[in-house]
Amino acid sequence: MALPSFFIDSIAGSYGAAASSILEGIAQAKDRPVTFRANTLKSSAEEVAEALHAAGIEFKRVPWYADAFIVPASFEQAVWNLDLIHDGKIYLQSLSSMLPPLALAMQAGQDILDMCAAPGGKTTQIAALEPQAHVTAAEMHAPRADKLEHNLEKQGAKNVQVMRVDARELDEFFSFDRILLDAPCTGSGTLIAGCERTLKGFSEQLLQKCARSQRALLDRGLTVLKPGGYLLYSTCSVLPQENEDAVAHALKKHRDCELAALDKAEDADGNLTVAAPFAELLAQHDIPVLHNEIEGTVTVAPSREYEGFFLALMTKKR
Ligand SMILES: C[S@@+](CC[C@H](N)C(=O)[O-])C[C@H]1O[C@@H](n2cnc3c(N)ncnc32)[C@H](O)[C@@H]1O
Repeated sequence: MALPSFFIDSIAGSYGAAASSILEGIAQAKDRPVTFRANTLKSSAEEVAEALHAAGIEFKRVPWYADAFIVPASFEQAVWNLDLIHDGKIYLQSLSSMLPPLALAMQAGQDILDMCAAPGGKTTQIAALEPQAHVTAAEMHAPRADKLEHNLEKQGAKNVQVMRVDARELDEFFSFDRILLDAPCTGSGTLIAGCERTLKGFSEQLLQKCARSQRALLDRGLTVLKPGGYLLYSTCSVLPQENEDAVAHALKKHRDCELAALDKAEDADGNLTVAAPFAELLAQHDIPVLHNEIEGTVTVAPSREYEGFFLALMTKKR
């Protein structure tokens, strides 16, 4: 099954010559390695490394995240056979999808909302990164909320409360210091050339449906953000209609909110920004970032190791 023409046209229009690197990444994705995170609530990166050695599984560490591991695809079954996975000591997660919780700049004691949480990859990562925060995880689809609860239990994430709600209708009475909006999307960043499963349902109609939902979720997210708080918007898509366009639309409506650049460690006065650790991570490591229409937001190009992904950080003025 070929990539649909609306996708090819959209990326050619947005990225120009760099669109070819997206197509190359989609072709290379069939050899993508297995990646996972040591769950520090139940284990440690050292324990995981020892277990991999003992099982004869080859691995690499991820230079920008001490808890993350990369294993060649040929060892996938061996990873599934590990006790570590059944004991909730590791969580299989793409490298790109480990980025949003790292960009959220959380602190102990904060109220954190994960608006679209199931199956819980990022919620459990948030819980592991900041066990002293109060996390609310919203999910509107019941079977997926069940899966989320199961994963939270398995991963030992005790500081998370699940809300079975449509996050577009969250009561305006709520307010949060940090919000992760990992929005439902077309998944264009996860396409794999020749893999029908990833192309199934990928259509212009789906894009329009996702774009509507993303705008409504962003609108409510920025509404329930505390003044001085930060919202991280992410998708596993490289289509600007789901990414930069959604951010621009939200900021046009929410004049009390503004973009916080993910690639700037210092503000105009030379003070460290809240995104400083993430900006340093981006500057120091070889993550395949594409230039996009809004400076300070990040589009990760699909590649052999990375899924295509988008991240934007916004803040509400005090
Ligand atoms: C991209 S997935 C989230 C993946 C998750 N953040 C993770 O890292 O495991 C989007 C999720 O949002 C849920 N969802 C979609 N629309 C929603 C809404 N309006 N309110 C709450 N959840 C929603 C979907 O059911 C799906 O589970």
